Parts: sequence; structure tokens; C-alpha cells
Amino acid sequence: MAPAADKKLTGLVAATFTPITSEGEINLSVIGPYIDYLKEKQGVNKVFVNGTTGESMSLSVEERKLLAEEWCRKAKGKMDQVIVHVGCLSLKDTQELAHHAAQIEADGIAVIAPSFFKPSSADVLRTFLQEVASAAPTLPFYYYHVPSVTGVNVRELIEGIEKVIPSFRGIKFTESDLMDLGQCISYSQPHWSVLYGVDEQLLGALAMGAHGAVGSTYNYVGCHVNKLISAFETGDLVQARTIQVLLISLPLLCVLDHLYHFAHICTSLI
Ligand SMILES: CC(=O)N[C@@H]([C@@H](O)[C@H](O)[C@H](O)CO)[C@@H](O)CC(=O)C(=O)O
Repeated sequence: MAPAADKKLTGLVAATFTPITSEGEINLSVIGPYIDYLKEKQGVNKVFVNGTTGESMSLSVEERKLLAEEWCRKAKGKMDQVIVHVGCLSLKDTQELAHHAAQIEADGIAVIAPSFFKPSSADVLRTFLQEVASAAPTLPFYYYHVPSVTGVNVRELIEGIEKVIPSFRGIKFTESDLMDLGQCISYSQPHWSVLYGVDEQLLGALAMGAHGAVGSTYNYVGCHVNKLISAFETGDLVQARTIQVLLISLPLLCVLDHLYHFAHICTSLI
């Protein structure tokens, strides 16, 4: 069965943080204002929920469901796409989250490879991903490639992958090897998206043909990175490079400024 909501994923996607109260509980009340902030202040209208930035591996399945539900509910009519990362160490938990993402009408799911007992080969990983995708066959499926943690060759993995995962729609590529990225892009099909995940080298990835980017910094410097992308698209490489270099050298300042902003939203809502 082909994915129902088949809209190519491009541009900037913010990998969202998970708001937590001082008591250690997830703070769902912040998500509505968080969405408004991303849209209005950062010009970002796509999110990647429960990923690395969202510290999903440290959350329970129930907490992840509640977060995904709230993001999907509050994003309706405001965000273009909500992608829910469902990867866990357990296949059954991953399938449960994938099925849940379909029930709450997420726009897609992403799955990282298990990282403690790592898959021994691309074939083993492909089978794992296939079993996850079969729990949500109508949702666009993205493989979350982070080889430093999971250790599988992505080029080998995606060879013929649509034969076993018809809903396969691309890769979130978190790795600084631009040669590997270029090979994935040149193999990728026109309806796939290859989204880059090392924010500090986005310009290099765009030059290699990346269709967009998923990252933590787009929560607080998305407006600047949108300018970088526009400059790249209009061929103004000097401007694109200036912004990229600035973003590499100034992250701490931005983080501090915006953490203050998030803290302010959180405290005003508790
Ligand atoms: C390892 C890691 O967390 N990488 C980030 C980057 O956005 C990263 O925070 C950024 O490049 C700053 O170093 C993203 O690729 C992760 C991500 O998109 C996610 O939260 O799933």
C-alpha cells in the first residue's frame, strides 16, 4: 500500500526538544507556544519529533506517544509536516510507536537502527526496518542514518529498499562524510528526500544536492538558515558561506539567548 500523505519533505525541519517540568514530567502545555514560536520567529514549519534532540531514547513509550499526539494535534493547520521518530532498541516498541503515529495522522515516521545490539549487516537492518514499516504502511518512511551510533553502510542498505519497503521516502543523514551523502543522493529516487543532519556543514550538503535538513539548531537559528538556503538557491555563495561560518562560530550565544526564551515560555505556563 502506498503512503496516503505523499508530500516530498524538503527545506528546514526542526528536531524538537522535549519540554520537561522541574518535577521531571513531560510538559505538553509548552508545545502549542513552541509551534507558534517556530513558525512566527524562525520561519520553520516542519518538525521532527522524538529524535535525538528530543532525547527519545530516554523517554518511555507512553511519554513518546503523548508527545507525538500533542505535536500532531497542535500542529494541525500550522505546520506543514510532522515527522515522528519511532526508533527504539526493541522492535515491538518501535512497531507500536509506528502504528500509533499512523493513528494520530503524523505525516511520516523515521527510524534509527538499534544501537546497543547493532544490526550485523545491511540485510539484517533492512529486515528490521521492513517490520517497522509494515506496522504503518500508509506513512512515508525515513531511515535515520547515524553511523557513529549504529554502524551500517547506508548505500548498501538503500539498494533496492523500495522492493521491501514500498513506503520508503528517504534518509535523514547525520554523518559528516559528504562523499557518502553524495552517493546516497545520486542513488535516490525522485520521490525520496535526503535530509542532512549535521547543521554545521549544511552548505556543503546543499552543494551535494541535499533536499533539506533536520537539526537541533533550526529551533533557534532557523530564520538565518532559511536565508542561507535562499542565498544558495540564488547562487549567492558568498552570502551563504558567510551565514554558515557565522552559524558555526556563534552557536553558544544563540543557544543561551534562546534557552532563555524557552525557559521563559515554560515558566509562564507552569
Ligand atoms: C547528533 C545530533 O544530535 N545531531 C543533530 C544536529 O542537529 C546537531 O545537534 C547539530 O549539528 C549541532 O551539532 C541532529 O542531526 C539530530 C536530529 O536531527 C535529531 O534530533 O534527531
